[in-house]
Amino acid sequence: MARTDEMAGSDRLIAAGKQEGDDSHIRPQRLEDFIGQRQVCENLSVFVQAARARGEAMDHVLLFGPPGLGKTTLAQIVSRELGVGFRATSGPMIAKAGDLAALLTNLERNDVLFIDEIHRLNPAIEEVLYPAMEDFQLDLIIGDGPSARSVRIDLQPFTLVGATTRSGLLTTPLRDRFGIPLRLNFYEPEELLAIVRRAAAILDLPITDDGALEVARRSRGTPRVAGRLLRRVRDFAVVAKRLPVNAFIADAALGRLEVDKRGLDAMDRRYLKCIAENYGGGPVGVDTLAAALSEERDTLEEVIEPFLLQQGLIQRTPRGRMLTDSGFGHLGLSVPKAAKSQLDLLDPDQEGA
Ligand SMILES: Nc1ncnc2c1ncn2[C@@H]1O[C@H](COP(=O)(O)OP(=O)(O)OP(=O)(O)O)[C@@H](O)[C@H]1O
Ligand SMILES: [Mg+2]
Repeated sequence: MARTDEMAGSDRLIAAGKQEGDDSHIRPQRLEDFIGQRQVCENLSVFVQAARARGEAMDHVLLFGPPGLGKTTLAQIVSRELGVGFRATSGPMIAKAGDLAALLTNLERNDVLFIDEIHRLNPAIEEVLYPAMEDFQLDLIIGDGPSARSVRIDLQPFTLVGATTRSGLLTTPLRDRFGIPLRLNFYEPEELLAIVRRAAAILDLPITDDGALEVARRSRGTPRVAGRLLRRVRDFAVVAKRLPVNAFIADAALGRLEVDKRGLDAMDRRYLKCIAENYGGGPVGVDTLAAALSEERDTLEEVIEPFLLQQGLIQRTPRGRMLTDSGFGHLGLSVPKAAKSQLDLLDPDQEGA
């Protein structure tokens, strides 16, 4: 893959995007192989069993959370556990109501229809989706002008699984039609350790416990990143003829990839530095930051910020983003006086904007 711009949010090594490689063979296939997200998996398991027992379609599921945490994987697992067919599409791919109608009318009884990036569905198409989700019926207008007529088509019952990185962008009527909303969270280091071990076994890569832990700790809480870092570490280890991979070789490889001890990459640090150095620690609005970093606002909000927030390195306030004390600490900077008084003024109840 050509890397023209390592820094670009969509193309950086750690980007939780999906450009690289086919990792279909390391995707867990069953609920029992899916590591972490315990609560989500336990709930899903109950709903799957209940639906199977009734012989009915399972209620619609909305999966939301940052990229690379396993939304697509879980959607596939759900259809496999239900023992039904799986069809996948994504919000931006459905351009016309007719596209959606074609998808829906081709579903077999109780199938899973997966719509990725469902927050990017066109509003006119959402309207068509509502009755389909609620009553398994399609209302279509055929023709136009005086000869236009509306037809109603009965559909097979189906389960819609929607995935989004931005549940806040879904319209309320759409969100309300999902009976099973499930939030995916960043993974704990022990869970990532298990994921790294599993992936190494599938890749036939010898790795020591401390080697696997080093990769896990630096994976930004994200299984997709864990898989990607593991493959890069493998490249270094194989070329250097240093197998099994231990903590030393993993650390050396990850250092060369500019992934720091906490799993932050060059782009994360550029983001933090920009707030620290150009805006005295903030607050600074996200649009200003996006312009200063030449990044899309969406990339900042969907890919970069969630992990930094979860790590407590930044805070979102009504007046913009601010670096926290640990944010300054991570950059090896001391907290400037002005920033300190800003942080002290912060009313935690006001956060969120
Ligand atoms: N719980 C898990 N255990 C093991 N591997 C996992 C787990 N979750 C995800 N993975 C792996 O991480 C990778 C990314 O998962 P997936 O494509 O499902 O993420 P996603 O949430 O759909 O991301 P996006 O929002 O970018 O579409 C896959 O290769 C998958 O094998
Ligand atoms: Mg996905």
